[in-house]
Amino acid sequence: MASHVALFRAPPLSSISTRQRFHANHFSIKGLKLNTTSSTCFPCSTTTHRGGSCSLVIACSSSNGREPDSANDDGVKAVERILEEKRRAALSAKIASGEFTVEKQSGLLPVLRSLEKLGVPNEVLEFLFGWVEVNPRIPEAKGSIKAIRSEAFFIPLYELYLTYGGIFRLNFGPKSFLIVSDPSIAKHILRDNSKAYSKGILAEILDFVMGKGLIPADGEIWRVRRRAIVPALHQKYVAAMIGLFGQASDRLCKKLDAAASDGDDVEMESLFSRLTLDIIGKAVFNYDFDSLSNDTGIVEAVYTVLREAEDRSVSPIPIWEIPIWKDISPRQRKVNAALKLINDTLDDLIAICKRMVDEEELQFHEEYMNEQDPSILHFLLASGDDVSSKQLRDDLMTMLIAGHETTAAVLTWTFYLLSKEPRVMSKLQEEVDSILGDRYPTIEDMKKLKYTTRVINESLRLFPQPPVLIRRSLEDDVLGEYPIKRGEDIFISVWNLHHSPKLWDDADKFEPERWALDGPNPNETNQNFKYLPFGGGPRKCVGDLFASYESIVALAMLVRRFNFQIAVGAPPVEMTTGATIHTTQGLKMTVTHRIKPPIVPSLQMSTMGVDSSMSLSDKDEINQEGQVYQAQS
Ligand code: HEM
Repeated sequence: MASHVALFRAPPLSSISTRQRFHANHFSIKGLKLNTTSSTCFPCSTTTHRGGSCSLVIACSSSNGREPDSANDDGVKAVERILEEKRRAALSAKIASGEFTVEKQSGLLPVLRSLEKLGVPNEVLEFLFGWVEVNPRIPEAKGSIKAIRSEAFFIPLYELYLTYGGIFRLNFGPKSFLIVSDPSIAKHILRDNSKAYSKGILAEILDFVMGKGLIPADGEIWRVRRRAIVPALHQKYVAAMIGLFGQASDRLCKKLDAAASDGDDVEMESLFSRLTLDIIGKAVFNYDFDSLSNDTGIVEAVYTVLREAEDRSVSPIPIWEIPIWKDISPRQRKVNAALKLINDTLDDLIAICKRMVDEEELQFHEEYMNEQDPSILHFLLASGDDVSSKQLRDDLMTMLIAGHETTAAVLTWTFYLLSKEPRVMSKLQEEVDSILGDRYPTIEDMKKLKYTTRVINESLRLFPQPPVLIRRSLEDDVLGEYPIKRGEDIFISVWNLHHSPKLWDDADKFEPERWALDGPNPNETNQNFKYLPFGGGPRKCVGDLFASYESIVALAMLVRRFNFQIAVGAPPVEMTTGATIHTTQGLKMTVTHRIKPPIVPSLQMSTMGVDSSMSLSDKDEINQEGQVYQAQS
């Protein structure tokens, strides 16, 4: 049976307030022993303007989820910032000096090393002296399972990382995990020795929904499916998708148009979730969920299953595995009914697509694409992919989930960050106005929207989706200087890598300018695994380009038409997480129309094999060159 621990739940941004931290030299996070002056904050940042320049001040709200009180004025913030910087510097120095991370080594070590050199096998040495004696020990932190249940997970991991370093062991009663926050060890696990690692706990948790789909699959099944699916996301397909992204984003603009005109606030997180569901449904299996206007049936079923997957990933006891529970629990019955509805729908779509392919005069080639139905499913069937219906369903379901919540989370946190940094928003709008004007984005624009791309790059650094990658060792290995055994559960904390003060200047600051505009697009290779927005190695995301373009198109199309601000009286924006980082209470924003930007010369619109029902906003007109002239509000 799977070992289930709360994998991902993160505390609200506020759960450990800056002020609390400065007042507590030794505190414990609900059972986790933390013997440190702990004051690291997270990007629940506020912007202040001093002397005409903008600076980002990291400020967490208080632990009850309310905004900091009035005493939290600029002066206090400045003092807190200085204290924070001092503490970080002192702690970094201690960590760098090895005070926290160096473990006592066995006095027998020199003897054992000599025996090793003489060729005495490791198993014999282990037998004689015991594993622990032979090798340097990984630093350890201890905690209680309650801490993981009630606390969010990746934030305490960050605190522990500052104390224990790039690799440490976290023990919860009998359960033990290795937490990796070191780029070279991450590279070793994800790329250099990836064959020695499986998806472990993740595969067990996701089995009910993804089966042997690409994300949880391991070994031969994964190899075969990856080889079949990757070619489906070829360049021509992604270029066609730009049109789909534009049209779906336009539907969202329509909603925002109405809200802006009526003066209604909008909850952006759920709107982004619907936008990306509509896009991924069309892109993967040519199904229009139309979730921006429709909330029942299949849409509700998808959300029921998604929530269940997330809840299972944070539940300490797998009660759903108790046989009788499955049948009597109303919740489990609802989940099963939802799964059945989605599976039946997918089966129907597969059958429809098979008929289309049969009727087609098919000439399959490398960049094959059916103009009416450019979906991944159509490609897979047309390629003659020899696959069972169950496997095909698992793959479609995997891509539906992988490509939906991730991009929605990226957009949500990007708009949150932008709302805190008007300087970045202005620069972004300036670029979008000058490159796009009022027309739909094309594939050519993706290269030109450089600052827009950097905004997404930086948002993915501050809010990586997912914040933790999960692996299990399939054989003994050596991580850094530490030998590890087969069967170790490992969390690679992308959050820690992306927030590490050792790896980044002003790590918590939202600064798209840290990525040179004319430099290469940052990725795990050119950043040497300190930046892992889409993972790395053979299991890297297959949808990275798709998702990047999707985010760029949606961002550009929204900011060129509207201004966004956190709504007055909105609940504080705090983090919680399932597979991705969610807000606890949504991202409530006030949307206002922008003054019409200048019209620039148009480019040809890319061809779109997409549903004509995806119309432009009612008030818009489209000319023959693909320009959309927005009605003045
Ligand atoms: C901004 C949006 C996205 C982010 C941040 C993201 C991130 C990731 C990451 C970090 C991984 C690696 C997981 C690991 O190593 O354990 C991954 C894998 C994967 N992603 Fe994405 N993803 C995004 C969008 C998409 C989209 C749109 C699709 C589908 C069209 C997709 C399909 C997949 C699949 C199938 C895998 C598994 C690949 C394998 O194991 O071979 N993702 N994604």
